[in-house]
Amino acid sequence: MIYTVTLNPALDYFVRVDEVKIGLVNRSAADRKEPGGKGINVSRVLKRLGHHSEALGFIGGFTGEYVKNVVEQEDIGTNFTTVEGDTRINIKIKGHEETEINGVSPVISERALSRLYEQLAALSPGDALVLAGSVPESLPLEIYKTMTAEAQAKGAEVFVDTSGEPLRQVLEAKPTFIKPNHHELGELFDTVISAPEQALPYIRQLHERGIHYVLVSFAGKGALLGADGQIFAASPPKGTVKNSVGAGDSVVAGFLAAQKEGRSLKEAFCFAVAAGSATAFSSTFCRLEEVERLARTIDASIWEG
Ligand SMILES: Nc1ncnc2c1ncn2[C@@H]1O[C@H](COP(=O)(O)OP(=O)(O)OP(=O)(O)O)[C@@H](O)[C@H]1O
Ligand SMILES: O=P(O)(O)OC[C@@]1(O)O[C@H](CO)[C@@H](O)[C@@H]1O
Repeated sequence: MIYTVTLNPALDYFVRVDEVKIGLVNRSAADRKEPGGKGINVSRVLKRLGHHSEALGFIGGFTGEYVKNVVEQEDIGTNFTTVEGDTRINIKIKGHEETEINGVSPVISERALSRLYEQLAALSPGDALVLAGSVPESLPLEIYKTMTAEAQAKGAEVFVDTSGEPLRQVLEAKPTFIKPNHHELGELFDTVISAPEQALPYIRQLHERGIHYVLVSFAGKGALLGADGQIFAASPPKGTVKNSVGAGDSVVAGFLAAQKEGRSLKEAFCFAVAAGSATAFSSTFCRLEEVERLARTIDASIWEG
């Protein structure tokens, strides 16, 4: 079974404002609401790719109810823990550029946290656990490290997509897979990485430190994958970007789905990049047929190893 954990879910509120005028009243041309948070997005994309998962994490208030209802209507398993306070609202403004304002998490109580650890204690070999997104302020920054160790002790594989200090800390537990984007990888090594070639020594280092799959995404410049002593590079397909929110989550879901289907490493990597691009090219998330179509156009070459 695949479990996704979203410690900090959101109601994503998308607004189209052709030109944002700071200090004035702006009126949106269109808007829409979606359940959000990285783990929840991974579950939603997995569903579109034909894989069932169960979404765990903390939700609260009317916004939390909305998130849970929509996810359940999509026939995705949920076992959320309810907290006091409202799940945050994250504002995604689509104008000439994309601007995001992510809200503040409700406080997570000791009791709610214990319930999540009880869920991890029930994992078993063959399970995959996805830990994705930011860590609420009321929780310790090393929480992903602790959760990874708990899950591994039960024989589960752990896939992590986070940034900053939680990413730095979780590396000590050697999760199976990480997917920083190039900004996040740069932040980790206190440097700036803007081109794929610059990421090679850092991917090598992480892989040698025991992270089996290190997938670094470069938005429109594609992605690199360090795995099995090799580094693969893939250029993304060309297309018109409609919405990049969730593109990274689609890469994680795509890689996991392809792995579960027993595809080769190279195929899984191309499928993951295709899922990211298919999401970027659509107004919501990717569809399986489009991912398969794009995956056939992507070639992953070996840069090292
Ligand atoms: N302009 C683009 N053209 C083609 N593919 C794209 C483009 N932007 C993103 N993608 C696809 O999405 C993947 C992930 O993008 P990105 O590196 O922006 O991830 P991210 O920063 O984690 O995304 P997000 O946080 O917005 O979900 C890329 O590897 C690529 O496959
Ligand atoms: O604030 P975090 O947890 O880092 O990111 C949350 C978020 O921006 O990530 C998803 C897209 O990847 C959105 O659905 C959500 O709003």
